[in-house]
Amino acid sequence: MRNILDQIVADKRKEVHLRKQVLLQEYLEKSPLFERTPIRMADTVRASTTGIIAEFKRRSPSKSVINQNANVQDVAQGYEEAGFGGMSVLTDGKYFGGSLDDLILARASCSLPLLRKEFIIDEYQILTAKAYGADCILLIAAVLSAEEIKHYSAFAGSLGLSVLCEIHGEDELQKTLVETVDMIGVNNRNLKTFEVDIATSKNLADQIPKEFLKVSESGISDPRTIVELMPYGFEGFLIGECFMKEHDPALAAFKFAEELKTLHTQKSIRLKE
Ligand SMILES: O=C(O)c1ccccc1NCC(=O)[C@H](O)[C@H](O)COP(=O)(O)O
Repeated sequence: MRNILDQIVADKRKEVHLRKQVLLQEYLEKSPLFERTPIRMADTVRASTTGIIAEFKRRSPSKSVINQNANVQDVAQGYEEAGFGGMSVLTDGKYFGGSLDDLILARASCSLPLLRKEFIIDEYQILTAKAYGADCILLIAAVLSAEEIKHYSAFAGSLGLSVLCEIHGEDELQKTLVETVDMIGVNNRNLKTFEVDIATSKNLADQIPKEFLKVSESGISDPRTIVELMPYGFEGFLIGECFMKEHDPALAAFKFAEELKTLHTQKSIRLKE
């Protein structure tokens, strides 16, 4: 039986084939944003008070509609004001309701580094990421070979883009251990059952070498989970639905960041006592 990733990737191959004919690679390279120097997301995540990479997603295969009315510009500004370390923008239309317009509008609305959240299977999508203002791309180990991860991460690096490589298990981790990958994200969501389990991050943490920034992805809806994951070495936390399901995602992000700050303060007081 095909899982959801197989389905998404099969559709993505057709989409990229069409897009390449409509917008030639040479035009992507003429985008004014192609000249922009990308921000290194690992640096801003480390420097932020929260470690949060907050996502803009309208729908998902696991939750169906999350927020069809959210305005990407308001949300991008809200995420920046909340003190987050980066923003993730879904650009897949069919399954997540996203678009490249969302990416470029987010770019125009905040100075956070932007992750193009896409199912990358072709260099063309990496060039597109750069042309539309992204700072970072996602590579999903479940759908790429070790050779492809090496090749696409080196290609992204040659454009100045950072690379977040996503894994679900130990077998996938081995494919991602190349120096052109900056961050390794453990996805807590099982993409066959859609079940979310934070233990996935905890169980893999020790095996991720120190040179990669560790990111825990999916299913985080409580600031206490961040505090719980930090002793395992996680410095980045990718959070989408928790903010996007609210009528005002920017306000939800602000409240979450305030709660997290309070927890950090309480923890440091306890450590001093
Ligand atoms: O979210 C899904 O249903 C999904 C299904 C298939 C492939 C990817 C999927 N999600 C992408 C993500 O990685 C999440 O959007 C991201 O980690 C944020 O997760 P959450 O905080 O649970 O929205």
